Amino acid sequence: MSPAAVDSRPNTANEAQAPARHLVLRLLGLAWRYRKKCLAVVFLNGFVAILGLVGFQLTGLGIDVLRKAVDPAAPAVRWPLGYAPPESWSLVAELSTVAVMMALMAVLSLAIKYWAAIVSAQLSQQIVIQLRTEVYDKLQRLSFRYFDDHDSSSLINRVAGDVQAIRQFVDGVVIKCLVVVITLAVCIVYMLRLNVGLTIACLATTPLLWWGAIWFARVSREQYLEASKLGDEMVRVLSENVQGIQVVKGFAAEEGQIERFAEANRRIVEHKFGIFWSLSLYQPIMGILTQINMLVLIGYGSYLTIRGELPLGTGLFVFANLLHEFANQVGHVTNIANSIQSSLTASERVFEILDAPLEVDSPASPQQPVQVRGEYVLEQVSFEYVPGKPVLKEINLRIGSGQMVGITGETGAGKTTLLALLTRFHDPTSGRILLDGVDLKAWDLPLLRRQIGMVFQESFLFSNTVSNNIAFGKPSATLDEIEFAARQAAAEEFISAMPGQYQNVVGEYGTNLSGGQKQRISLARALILRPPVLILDDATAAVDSETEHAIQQTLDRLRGERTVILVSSRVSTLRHADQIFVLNAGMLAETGNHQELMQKHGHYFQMAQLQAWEQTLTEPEDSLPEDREASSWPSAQGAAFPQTKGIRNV
Ligand SMILES: Nc1ncnc2c1ncn2[C@@H]1O[C@H](COP(=O)(O)OP(=O)(O)OP(=O)(O)O)[C@@H](O)[C@H]1O
Repeated sequence: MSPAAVDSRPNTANEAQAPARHLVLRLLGLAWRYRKKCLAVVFLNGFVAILGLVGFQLTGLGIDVLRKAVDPAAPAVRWPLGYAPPESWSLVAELSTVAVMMALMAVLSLAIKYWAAIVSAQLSQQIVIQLRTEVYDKLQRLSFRYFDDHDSSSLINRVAGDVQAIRQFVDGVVIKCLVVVITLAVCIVYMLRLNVGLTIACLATTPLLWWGAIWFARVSREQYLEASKLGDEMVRVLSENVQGIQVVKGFAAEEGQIERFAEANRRIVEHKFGIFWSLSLYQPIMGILTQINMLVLIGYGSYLTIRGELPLGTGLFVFANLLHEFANQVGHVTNIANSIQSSLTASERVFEILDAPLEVDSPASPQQPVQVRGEYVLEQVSFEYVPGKPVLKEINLRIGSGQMVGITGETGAGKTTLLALLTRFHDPTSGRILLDGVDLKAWDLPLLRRQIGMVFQESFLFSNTVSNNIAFGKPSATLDEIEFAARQAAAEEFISAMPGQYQNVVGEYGTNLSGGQKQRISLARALILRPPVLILDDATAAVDSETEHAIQQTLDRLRGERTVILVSSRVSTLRHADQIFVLNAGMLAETGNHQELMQKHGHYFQMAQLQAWEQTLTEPEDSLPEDREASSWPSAQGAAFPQTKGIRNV
């Protein structure tokens, strides 16, 4: 299989293109939010354009003054607004006056350009920051299912890159369009004032210029959409490789991965070249059309000047400059068309996030239990990730307030999924879950989550100090509280041995810590919240038995005070639980405490047997677990619960 084939993942987000008109209207709505600054930028740029035209006029005036001095038979100089200097003025005085006016215009134009650039930069930053915050805010509230369906690289690209492209719609399309329209209007009015016939003759090719811009816009839209997808793909390959560097190196797969990245890069370059090709074809064609206008001017304009119908400086020269400016502005249309396409593509991807329904959200009028005790009741709970493929089937169970319960079962039985429902990361497909008598769907979502301390299967830490990681859910925590939580999580010893202790900075994703150390910091992060419910998804899988024992003692102390729900495959952890729920293929197969389940001789019994047998192979006789009496050589089905765990977060 080629690397490209391996990488190709459908991106459902971009499958259906939103109608362009709808997107344009939404983008205009966005621009409207910043109307004051937009208008300021348009006004300032328009003013600069007008000053430019006045500059042409003054240069033309200088030419006419000079021409009259050289050739007294030449037509009279047309001073602006009829303000001719006194007859007594010398040629030098007249030319100096014109030069001073030109210099003043240039300085004024420079100052306004500077002002326009500042306002424009402020506007761009404001749009990007606000839009990025909105998208990020929405991403924080979207459900896990949304993240399951979308590449993380694509989402990162949208927040980082596409938001910039949308900003371009405001400053590169709306503002630029208005500036172009104003400048073109001023040019046309000026040209018409100079000579109507010459104006019509010179602008005859303009409809072709517009048609070209529309053609380019159509062709390039598809290309930009594809370019964004390829960009996502490249970022995905890169981020997977950075995150999975251990696997890559461990399997000596560097060569293959370099090739994979090069392939993703090559596809982008090839595609961008296609866009560049359209653009390169379009721009020279437009250039030729504007050159035709100049040819008309030189032919017909010179004829009019020779006949004395058009002054040389304030007529032909100004006209040539106006025409040049006109062509310049029409040239901007290509860039505008280009910006429209890239911002339409980007907006489609960003609006897709902003419009995504919140699958899991707080109700309009949330209910709150009288007292949070941590009692869960599950009634006929079923759940499907993929419609028609149930992962949990009609689960009925009750977890009493202050109980310590264990959830176990073979890998893929649905344990993590069950925890995800208890924390309302997902809603059940059918049935309901009550916490302290209130349906989880009726709880205010942030309030619900604040009742639960979670230790995930995968211990994710932030690149920050140990103390900030522990205090993540309670930034106001004191150092005493942080140290106490660390002690409870059996993490104090190794933290104290670190160079900076609690101020030691954890590497990205906790790379400079062992798996067991990360788990203990994650546990401290949950314990510091002192939540009524503590949920641990295989939180002791990576610690040695001594540390497990210390953590177990902490959990035992919490019994009665807090509800503790722990997923584990270790009998040594589960045996202390008040109740153990055994899942099998998404169904609740067994319920009871350790002794009761051992007597049932079912799934749990087999798991205990297998683990006891494994221990006999690794430990001396006198250190065997208490329920050694239950262990004998495993039965044929004894390997029902392998202890290996998939590393995946909910
Ligand atoms: N996001 C998801 N989308 C689709 N299927 C999923 C998703 N997450 C889990 N599953 C599937 O749901 C089933 C239950 O997974 P779950 O993670 O709950 O099992 P588990 O009992 O916790 O397994 P393990 O002990 O290996 O962690 C598995 O078949 C898994 O492939």
